[in-house]
Amino acid sequence: MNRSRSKAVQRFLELKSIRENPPSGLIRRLKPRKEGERFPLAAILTGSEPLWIQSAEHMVSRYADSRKEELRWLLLYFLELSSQGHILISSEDIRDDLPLWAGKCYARADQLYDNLSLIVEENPRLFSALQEGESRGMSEPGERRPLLYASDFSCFYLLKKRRFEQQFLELLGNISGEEGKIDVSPDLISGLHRAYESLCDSGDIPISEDTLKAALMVGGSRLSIITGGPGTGKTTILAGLLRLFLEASQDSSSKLPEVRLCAPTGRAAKRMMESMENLLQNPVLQSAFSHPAETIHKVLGLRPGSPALYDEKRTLKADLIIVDEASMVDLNLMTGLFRAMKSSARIVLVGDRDQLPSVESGALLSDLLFEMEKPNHRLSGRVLSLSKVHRNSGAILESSRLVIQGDGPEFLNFLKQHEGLPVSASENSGWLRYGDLPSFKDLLSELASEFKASSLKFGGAGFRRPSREWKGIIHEIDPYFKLYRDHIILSPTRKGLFGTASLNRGLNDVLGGNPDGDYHGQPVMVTRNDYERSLFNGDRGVVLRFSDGLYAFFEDPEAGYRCFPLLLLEDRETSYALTIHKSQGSEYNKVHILMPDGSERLISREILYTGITRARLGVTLYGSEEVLLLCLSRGVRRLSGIRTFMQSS
Ligand SMILES: Nc1ncnc2c1ncn2[C@@H]1O[C@H](COP(=O)(O)OP(=O)(O)OP(=O)(O)O)[C@@H](O)[C@H]1O
Repeated sequence: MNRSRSKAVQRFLELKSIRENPPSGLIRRLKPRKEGERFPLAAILTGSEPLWIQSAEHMVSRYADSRKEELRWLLLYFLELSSQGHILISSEDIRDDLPLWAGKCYARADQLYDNLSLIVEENPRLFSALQEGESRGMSEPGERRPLLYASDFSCFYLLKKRRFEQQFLELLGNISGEEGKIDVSPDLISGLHRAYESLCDSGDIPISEDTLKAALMVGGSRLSIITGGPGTGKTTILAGLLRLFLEASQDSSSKLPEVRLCAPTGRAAKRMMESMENLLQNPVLQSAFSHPAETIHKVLGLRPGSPALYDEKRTLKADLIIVDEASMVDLNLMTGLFRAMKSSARIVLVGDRDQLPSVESGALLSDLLFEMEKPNHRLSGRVLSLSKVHRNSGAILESSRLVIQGDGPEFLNFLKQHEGLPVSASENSGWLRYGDLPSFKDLLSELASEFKASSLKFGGAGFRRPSREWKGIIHEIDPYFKLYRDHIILSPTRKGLFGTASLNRGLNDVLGGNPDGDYHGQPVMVTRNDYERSLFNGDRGVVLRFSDGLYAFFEDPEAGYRCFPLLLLEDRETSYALTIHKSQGSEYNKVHILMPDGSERLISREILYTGITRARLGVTLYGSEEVLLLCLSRGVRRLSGIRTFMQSS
């Protein structure tokens, strides 16, 4: 299909937010102009990305032997599921979903599942049976088999994902099996207890019995997990854990273990550093950290288009690797990290399985915990679960629990008690306000009233050299940052009328007077890691006007702020509104969450749970009852072979 036509159709559907439920007759109105256009046009209405539609077309033209139309729809469906992070696709699981998904746009959708075995059998170049020699078949070069069908598991894999899963399971076997056990020396145990007692006495950093438990657990195993709900102090506990571990190691050996801190995003890595501030002031303990906290990509030396710098042949020097926000680490990256660990190194995964999984493949943390938390599992001692919530309380905490339990009717009852209510007077106990989504115009003016940057006093416009001169007006810069820490707008999606792109454009128009221009007081977010300037994807800053132009300011733990001429920052966007994915790991005082109609495919309990639990003081939730009920009925499921492996190993 003509590219601009495809774009125009897509844009129309996004603006109308109707991709999930196209009105009847729309497909007929979108008449194909020439032969062969029907599939791409109809496929757009399933909400599929143009890239997946093209890939399905491509696979059919290259590998199909028969049943081409059915195969197109089946492949598009597999690509869709795969893009949603599934590693394997079980034929059992697709029985109900496949006809439902394709039924909107493909007249013979109900026959797709019934014909599955025929479609597979008649297209041997595309599918093949793994059980006929899995390793032999998979390693044959140049074989034309992008999809594998494992009849023993009754499931489909994309070949690439299957390879990663196999490698990961092998590495996991090494780390978590007999070889992964570490005999803890009595010296280390007594050292940990001694360090704990002296730290309790000093009152230097928050420390509890959990910190000691965590340090003992890490001492005794190559793989351990620290988990707990949002705001239970998972990141905060790390400083205490490391302090105990390093002080005890210092007692029992002359050499301090080398520690590497990392996270899937630059922003999460930065937060780890901030929570270590106190620890890093100790010059002796500081020497254990040869690097600051970094992204996993940076630790592995991954650059686009090149292999990792570190792998099984060239391992990392680190003795202890700590990964924060581990629920967001995808299969490929975790495999890379496990592969680059030296044989004596320990790894600690820190994260919450109920928050959002990786954007890419798998839900590793959730899969590992599912098995390891079973009381009799041989690895059950390698998990520490934190339960006391420090971030929020009251209605926020209560509602988040109802969300993750998936109890729709109970959650709606709870919301009805709060419908249209003004903010409760007792702000410190955590409030929740609920209402239907208003019109876009009304919503914009309501949201705009929360962001009154223009009313803040700013004396910097008289300065010519902001890089030197801003320190004199730091008390005038602080309120801008406080404003954007106080309020955030969250949506599950970038797209659509109530997606973040459209909201940010709308707020730019209302608050800055121009949907596309930059202006004083505008919040911005970095959208790509910039190692040279030490700015990371997800870092938020504020644009301020000086006499020679606009500058973007970012917080800096040491200097207070850093600033750059705005023109030099290419990869950035306005950030009144963020996707819930981008907000994971951050906290704000007040959160506005929009759950628009038409976002059905993107919503889940985890999305709403992650959004609500970003708030410290209050949440305003907009959405229809139907969308919220649907949201609570769906959990992010990532199908993979990992749980099966863990059960049998
Ligand atoms: N032991 C503690 N005592 C008091 N406050 C704490 C304690 N631990 C954490 N906090 C505070 O609670 C808030 C959340 O802590 P932290 O970010 O470590 O939680 P988290 O479990 O990592 O959250 P998330 O899952 O959202 O990343 C922070 O403001 C932190 O300062």
